[in-house]
Amino acid sequence: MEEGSCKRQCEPWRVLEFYSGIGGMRYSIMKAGVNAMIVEAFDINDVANDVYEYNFGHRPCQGNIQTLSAADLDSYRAQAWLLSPPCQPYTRQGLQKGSADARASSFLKILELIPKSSQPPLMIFVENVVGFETSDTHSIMIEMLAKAAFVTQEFILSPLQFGVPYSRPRYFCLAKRKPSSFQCPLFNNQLLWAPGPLLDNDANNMVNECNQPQESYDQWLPACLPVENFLEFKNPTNQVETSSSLKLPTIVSIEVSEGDEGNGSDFTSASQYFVPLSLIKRWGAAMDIVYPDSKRCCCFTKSYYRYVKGTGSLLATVQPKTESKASSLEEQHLRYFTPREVANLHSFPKDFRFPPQISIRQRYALLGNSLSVAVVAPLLGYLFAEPS
Ligand SMILES: C[S@@+](CC[C@H](N)C(=O)[O-])C[C@H]1O[C@@H](n2cnc3c(N)ncnc32)[C@H](O)[C@@H]1O
Repeated sequence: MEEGSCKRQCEPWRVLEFYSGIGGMRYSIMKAGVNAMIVEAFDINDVANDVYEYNFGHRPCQGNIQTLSAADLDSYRAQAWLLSPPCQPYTRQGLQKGSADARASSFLKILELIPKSSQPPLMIFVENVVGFETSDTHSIMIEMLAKAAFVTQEFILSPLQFGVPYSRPRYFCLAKRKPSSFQCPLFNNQLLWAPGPLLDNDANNMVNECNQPQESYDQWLPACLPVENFLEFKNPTNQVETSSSLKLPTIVSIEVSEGDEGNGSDFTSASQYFVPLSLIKRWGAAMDIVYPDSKRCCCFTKSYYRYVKGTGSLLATVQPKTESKASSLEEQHLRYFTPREVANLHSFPKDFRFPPQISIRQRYALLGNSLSVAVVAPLLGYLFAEPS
């Protein structure tokens, strides 16, 4: 019998979650419906660990992943490793130092443990930013995985390809140790740009579609839900306004009433989400503004709310008759998406909560580091599936 096949039928897969943050990987494996248990999670950030513990009732192992030994990992008898290492060494905004960046070292150290382990994993899943696939860390990873008898399939996918109006393309590596194999071995050792093999289609028809880098995601937009579906508070003045008849938005209708704090809302005061006029005047031209009926918003980074330029979209709470600059930004009463709304766009479940002591900035920072469950769940479903 193939190694692991009885485990799959009789017991849940034993999974380690490295760089666990607020648990995006854990939510994704739950959403995928994989029969799996997270036997341990690891993260150095105590604020992230507070959030993780609050939601899952288990505090991740707090410390530097770099200090883990092969014997430590063997003790968990895990069959799968899920890893979302720091992305700063590979981001376009960063210095792109790759493996020369100290923040890359813990990931390389973990990979080095694979051949030293007496029980290496059968499956590995890695998430990172676009740019990782051309880094030297990527070359080292692929070489190490090949040496350890893993076959890989790689993807660059965005939530826009899964009906979510959210542009967040990310790199993913799925690896299975031989003799385990993928459901569509046709895509072994390839980088794919479309979710073809994750869908229940004939693989041969998907080859061309998947192998082409996406020049634009526009073709996916018609199938996306509008941004409105992800808002915790619908716009008070969502009706069309002309600038001459423009009223102030009814701010009171997006305030939480007393006692609503526990319902998952992150609103403590509506006013803190409106973008100050001084910022609109200074940075208005550089802001990405979306409307409730928009089918796309920009990636929320960990600096959202601290900076307005390039950190994520802002929502117009007063929708102009035409979406032209004729209606000035000031009249559109721009507000930030709330942390709950960012979590919705990350497809986190409704019962996900932040502990009350976590500040708004910390919430955005943690969410900005996290991932799209809508994308990762089908990838994990595909990774854990056995070929029929
Ligand atoms: C890209 S985020 C991953 C977030 C996670 N996937 C989620 O859903 O929230 C990287 C995480 O790795 C943690 N981290 C970075 N370097 C680490 C290290 N050397 N040891 C342990 N954790 C580390 C950070 O605290 C951060 O939470």
